[in-house]
Amino acid sequence: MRIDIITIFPEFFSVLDVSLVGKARQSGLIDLRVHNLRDHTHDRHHSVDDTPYGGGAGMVMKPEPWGDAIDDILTHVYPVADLTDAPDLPTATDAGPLLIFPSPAGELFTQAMARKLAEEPNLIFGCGRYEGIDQRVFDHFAEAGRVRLVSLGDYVLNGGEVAVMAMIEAVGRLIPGVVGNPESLVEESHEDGLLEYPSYTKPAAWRGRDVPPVLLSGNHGAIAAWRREQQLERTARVRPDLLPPAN
Ligand SMILES: Nc1ncccc1[N+](=O)[O-]
Repeated sequence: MRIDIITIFPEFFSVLDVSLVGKARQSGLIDLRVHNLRDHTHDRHHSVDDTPYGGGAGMVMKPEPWGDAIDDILTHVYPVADLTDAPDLPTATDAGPLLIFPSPAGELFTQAMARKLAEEPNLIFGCGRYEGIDQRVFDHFAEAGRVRLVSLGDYVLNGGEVAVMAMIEAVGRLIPGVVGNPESLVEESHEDGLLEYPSYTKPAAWRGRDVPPVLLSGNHGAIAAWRREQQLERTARVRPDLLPPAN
């Protein structure tokens, strides 16, 4: 998978050189490129924002730098020249490039969405700052490809970078080969729609607390049943909204 990130803080993503995503980059499983939005400004101050039409506090990110930055990526990731030379060449995906903008006004990011995004050959993330990005950027690129505003949750961050980091981690770990043991992806919170069961490891007793005896029984049927019951109990207690509708 190729991932492009557009941001005014490219140094923010240097942390993606370590851990799982870092290894995936070194092995070529993920081709991640970070682009500085300011490289696509043309004024002396490299300005990327301006006052909002209609008044109001804060600043809005100007459309021109975003348009140039995204065009530059699309030209390289989706070689338009090739398409005009050989129009039957498929684009990277039939539905065209996927642009994701983190936003508190976006659709909620979920494990199901992470699984869908992990199937994309290319993702382009646009990190907004300030009061957001001029709406016409979303409208313009929605015509050529797919634009999705995605939210991590109902709170406000100062910009999209932290959200993009979280999404890249959630999506990246689902790409085949990134996580050593794919089995470990199966029994996790939200994979089956429920929260995961509690986990234990050695020692069997610790500060007067014993591991639940069923886990030491070797009875795999009883262990599976106990784990399922723990999932349902924990989900009902912490996230009743995730419980399947009572039939
Ligand atoms: N919650 C957010 N606040 C600002 C930017 C992005 C956000 N998000 O959740 O993706």
